[in-house]
This record gives sequence, C-alpha cells and structure tokens, in this order.
Amino acid sequence: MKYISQQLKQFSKQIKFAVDSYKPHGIDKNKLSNIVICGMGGSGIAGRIVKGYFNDKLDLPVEVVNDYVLPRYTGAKTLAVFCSYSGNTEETIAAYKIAHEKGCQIVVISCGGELEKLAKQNGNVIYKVEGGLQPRMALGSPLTYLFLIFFDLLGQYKNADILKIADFVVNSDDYVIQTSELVGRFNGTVKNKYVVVTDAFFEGVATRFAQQIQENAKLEAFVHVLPEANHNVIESYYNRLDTNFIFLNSRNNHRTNLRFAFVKELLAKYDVPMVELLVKDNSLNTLFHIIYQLDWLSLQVADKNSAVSDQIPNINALKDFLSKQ
Ligand SMILES: O=P(O)(O)OC[C@H]1O[C@](O)(CO)[C@@H](O)[C@@H]1O
Repeated sequence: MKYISQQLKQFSKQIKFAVDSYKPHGIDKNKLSNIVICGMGGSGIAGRIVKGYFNDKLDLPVEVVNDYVLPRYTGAKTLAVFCSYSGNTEETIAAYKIAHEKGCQIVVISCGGELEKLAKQNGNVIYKVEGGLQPRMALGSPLTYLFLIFFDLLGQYKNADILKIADFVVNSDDYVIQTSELVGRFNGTVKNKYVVVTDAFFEGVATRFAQQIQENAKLEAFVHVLPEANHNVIESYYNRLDTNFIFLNSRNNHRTNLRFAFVKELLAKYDVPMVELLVKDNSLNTLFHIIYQLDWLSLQVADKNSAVSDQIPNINALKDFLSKQ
C-alpha cells in the first residue's frame, strides 16, 4: 500500500504537469464528423470520463474504444485520440495503426513506447506524460490533457476556469482521513462487492472506481447506471446482498433524482451499507476531487482486504501468455 499510495499522492502534480505542458493541437472542429478516444484500463478510462462531461457541451459524436479495432465510420474526418501510459499496450497500438491507415487526424497521449515512436514517425500531435508510475496511478496527466484537447476544440482553451484545473492542490492526508471514514461506514458488516449507482454524467468516474477496486483491492466491483439499471438490475436488490453501495449523482435530471431516492429507500429496507458521495456541483474541480477521493477509497479497501495493491499477477500472467502466441 505504501508504495502505491506514494504514486497516488502525485495526482495533483500530474494535473499541473499537463496544464503547463499543453500546446494547442490546431485541429479544426468544423472539419470533424466524429471523435474516438482509444485506450485500455487505467488509460482508457480517461476517455470515458471526458465523454460523460462533454455529452451536453460538444456537438460531435464521441466514442470510447477499448479494443483492437475502430468503428467502420472512422476516416479522414475522425479525430482519433490514443491514450496509453506505457505506449506499449497491444490493443491501443493495433487501433492506432488502423487510424493511421484510414487517414484519421491523430493525437497521442503517452510517456513513450511503440506508440510514441509511431506517432513521431507519422508526425502526429503528441502530449507527453511523465514516466515511472503504474498506469492506473498516472491518470492525472492524461485526463487533464484530454480535457484540454476537448476545450481547445471548443475554442475555450484559454478560459480561466479550465486553467483552474492547475489549482487542484490537495493535502492527500485529508483524503486519507475522509476515505477511512467512508470505509468505517461500510464496516458494520464486511461485504465483498462494491456497486456504484451513478447517473450517466458520472459513469466514467464510477467505472474508474470499480476498476481501481478490482485492480487494487482484488474485489468485485460493478457500476449500475440510472435510469437504465432501474429496468433490470434493480430486480437483484433483495435480501442477502453481499454488497457495499456508493451513490454518485450529478443531480442534473429531476426524474433521475427521484429514481435515486427510490433505490436508496429500497436498499435501506435490507439494511445494506450505503454511502452517498457529496457532489457540490458539476464543475471540473468537483469531478477531479471525486476521482481522487475514490482512488484513495480503493486503497483503503485494499488495505482492509489485505490485498497487495501494487501487484497485478493475473494481468502480468496474461500478458506473458499473449506475448508467447
Ligand atoms: O496505459 P497503458 O500503458 O496502455 O496500460 C493500460 C492498462 O494496462 C495495464 O498496464 C494492465 O493491463 C493496466 O494497469 C493499465 O491500466
């Protein structure tokens, strides 16, 4: 835990690094028909978070691709952003090669590897990330770059609010205290599963937390998105749930708010551990704070579960297996 928590403490520094290093990409939004953001795991999640944020702000379809292939509609009018910390993730490299062949407008976020090599050869825009961390503990820079790339497309890059991302200076000890309180609220009964009930705006943030619980704490974690989850998974909300619930609601839809209220009441009947995260507003600052808070929570849960959070033996064994094929 100590080693990985040292890495998490650099979140704020990573954000600042990206804000300071960012240079406008020069891509004209009016010449685009769509955007794809490609990447896996702790890098791909940045795309999902940004997609949720810009859903009601950008008049272009955005798709997140966590795969080897790109959708058929991609081409010269596609902005394809590739996000890989190591630059050596095989799915991301394969998708990059397709984008290059199809003549997409390409932007790469990475600290090196094969992806950076190809991007340099092909003269793509590259946003460099500082190396030496576990990819899932390096989200600050890629996420900030992605936000800046999108604001830049909207012609808002110089907007003071956006540059305020750089003001995200935190005392990580405060987060450790806050999240250990949250863990305390879950503790009455030890549950083995985590579910985040979220709305679409925070789906990426919720998924980030689920992935952090899976990789760091070695526990099952799921995301139930409202309103859709009210049409299916709600039927599993009965007694004997072995689950801790977290609620994350941006409060931007009155009907969805009602759904949250109903679900909370329903689960309360079964005495299920629940925590509602405080969402002050839908600003970038709040979004970054929630991500950081949930990252700390995943490490606290890992500690409680005596998990070795900096080791990912199954993932490494899989990569080893694939490299021999
Ligand atoms: O950012 P990268 O280097 O492409 O890695 C993507 C993902 O792959 C892993 O290294 C493991 O498969 C994750 O830890 C990471 O989130």
